[in-house]
Amino acid sequence: MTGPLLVADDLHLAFGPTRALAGASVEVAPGEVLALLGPSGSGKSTLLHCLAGILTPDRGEVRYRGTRLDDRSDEARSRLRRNDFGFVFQFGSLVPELTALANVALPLQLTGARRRAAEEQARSWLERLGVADVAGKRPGEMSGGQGQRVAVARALIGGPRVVFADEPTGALDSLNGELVMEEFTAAARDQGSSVVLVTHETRVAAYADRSVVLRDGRLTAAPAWA
Ligand SMILES: Nc1ncnc2c1ncn2[C@@H]1O[C@H](COP(=O)(O)OP(=O)(O)OP(=O)(O)O)[C@@H](O)[C@H]1O
Repeated sequence: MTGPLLVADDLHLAFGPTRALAGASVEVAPGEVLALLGPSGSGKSTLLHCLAGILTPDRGEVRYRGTRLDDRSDEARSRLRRNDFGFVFQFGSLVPELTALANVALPLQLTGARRRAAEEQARSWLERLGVADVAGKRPGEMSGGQGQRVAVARALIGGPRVVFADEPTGALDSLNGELVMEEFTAAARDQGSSVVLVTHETRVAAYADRSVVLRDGRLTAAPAWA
């Protein structure tokens, strides 16, 4: 496709008296890794959630593949999240009761794949991310770095067009954070997924093709090093 895959156009969103977004606009190209940077409370997570159809802006439009996303029904947005999007969050991305293998297989099973086929693919994703040895473990039995890699495998297994990641390395030390980012961005690139990444760490943003900075709910000029 030509043109942006995902567009936020002049988004405004308030939580009571707090203006989280105040005219935020951004575009994401197909296959692009985009970092959203900015100080705490600047609206990064809120913008990410609007782009992913999790939150609805009070004003402005979100367009995905040329059509509006923000005015679709809850059910249509859930379907889109299941079929087209993958998610990696800092904490709690994995289902605690399920093994790593079952967690990674879950998105395929939710879209109708048989368990055996889903688990076969899940195993190869765990291998690719270097965590095949934790296939039978539950999230509480893994290290932070292992858990994040399993979460990345789960986000990518369905071949999403867009992966949304909110502070994906926030719980990791810097070496593990870099390993996860390397594997994450390489795997996303291999299958042509776009990645929208929220971070406040410049070393994480360095893995992105482009960085934008939010301040007080809107984008400011990119930093000189980006
Ligand atoms: N559910 C909510 N209810 C009330 N206020 C909220 C809610 N979510 C966000 N906010 C407020 O909106 C503003 C933007 O929050 P947001 O989480 O988007 O910022 P952020 O840049 O991601 O911050 P951080 O880096 O600290 O995660 C903040 O002032 C925050 O307190």
